[in-house]
Amino acid sequence: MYDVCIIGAGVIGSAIARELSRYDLNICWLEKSEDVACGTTKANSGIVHGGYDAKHGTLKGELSAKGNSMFKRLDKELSFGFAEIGSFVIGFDEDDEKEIKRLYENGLKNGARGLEIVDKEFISKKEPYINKEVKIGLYCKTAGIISPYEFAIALAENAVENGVILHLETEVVDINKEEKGFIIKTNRGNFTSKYVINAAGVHADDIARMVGINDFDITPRRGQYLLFDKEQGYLANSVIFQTPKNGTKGVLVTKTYHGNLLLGPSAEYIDDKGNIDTTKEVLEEILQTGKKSIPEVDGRKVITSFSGLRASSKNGDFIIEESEIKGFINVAAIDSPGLTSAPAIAVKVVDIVSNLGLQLKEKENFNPYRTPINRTENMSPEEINELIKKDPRYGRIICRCESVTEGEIIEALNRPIKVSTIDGIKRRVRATGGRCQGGFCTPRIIEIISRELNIPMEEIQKRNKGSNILVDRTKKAFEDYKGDC
Ligand SMILES: O=P(O)(O)OC[C@H](O)CO
Repeated sequence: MYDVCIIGAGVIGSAIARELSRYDLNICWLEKSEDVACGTTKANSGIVHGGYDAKHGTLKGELSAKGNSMFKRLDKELSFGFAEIGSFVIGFDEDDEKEIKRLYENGLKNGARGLEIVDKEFISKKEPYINKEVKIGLYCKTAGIISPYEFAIALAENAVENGVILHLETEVVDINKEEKGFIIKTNRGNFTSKYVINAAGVHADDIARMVGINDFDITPRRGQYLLFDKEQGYLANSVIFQTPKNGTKGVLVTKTYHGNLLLGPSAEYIDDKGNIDTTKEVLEEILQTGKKSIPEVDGRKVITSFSGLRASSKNGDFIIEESEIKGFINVAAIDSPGLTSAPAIAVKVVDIVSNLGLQLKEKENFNPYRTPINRTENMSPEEINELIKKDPRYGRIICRCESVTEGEIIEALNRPIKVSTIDGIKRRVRATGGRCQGGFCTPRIIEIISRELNIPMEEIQKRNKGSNILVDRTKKAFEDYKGDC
């Protein structure tokens, strides 16, 4: 029997797995997708918020401010990449000014650091392309940006290296509460565990219902985004929000960790937990709203659009508690600022299981550090030469847009969490994530995956089962064709 079973390998499950991996415990971790970070985590703003926005007295208020303060240390340990670029909430009129002052006071109560109310000159100096009509702003020096899935992958890899047993493509179908723990039934057999931590994102209510908990519902709140070419990245030096209205922080304009420009998200309540469509009307609205912050944003420079689903609940706050079923802990309704709060949520969950009686003995050999993949893009020519001398595959560029070599792709295939999809490679080394969105490098990547993992090319998937790009050899299909041409 396992001590703990974590359900869900998004950023929240990953942070919890990593935090629990400090202790001498048997932990199993179940994820229905083919990789970690495949739900909400892979499609959001990637912002480490300052912690001023969520209402004081809520879990969101407390944990976002705490989470923010943990990122520098985490990045030192896990090398996922965090840039403390600061954020602005900008205001155009008196109503905005009132709201900005309220946010400032709220932030101080939450314990947010680096807050300052600033004038137009201050904003324009930091953000030369800001709308000239801006009057006032709330500046938060400690806000920053990360790549959300690279953060989750780093946490997850470190958890696995420290002994957590991750089962991908393992979908929980039912859970039985027994006297000594739980039987968790999956498509790959049963798991037994003393404690269950439900971190299943938009499906957390479905998982909770399996043990008879019906007191919360998760309603997906879709956020659509526009991602721009890196050539537009110069337009924003920090994360730029407009003054929040209607219960959403609204459309932000930011540089991403890798230097693209990002606009979004929308905030649309929808019924279908699988609906990550983008729509022309909403994307147009996002573009126009973004232009109110930075008028020079050029809609012709969009390289892709995408959407993600926030796991929202009616009461508006995170649900992090032991449920009425002893030993079953819900970590649910983690919408924004969930990414920021993830490290602090994980610490809180460890406290909960400890208070419930789980013995936490620190492991002597816990290793908080993770070796990142060699990224030639960040190396000097001398360093790249050294690497090529050791392994010439680092001299062969596969993805020209993001400058990714064959050596890096091979490394991505040989990490503590094994992946074999094209998107799995993208989330680890960025190949296919650039200007051409994989138009040129996808065939080369398919060849590399096929050769390295000994999988026929037709079986290589883009993201999950059924998303294979190749179906047959063109010439062979032609030869096999018996009809008239
Ligand atoms: O609309 P919100 O308040 O959920 O905010 C979304 C943020 O941009 C996420 O970082």
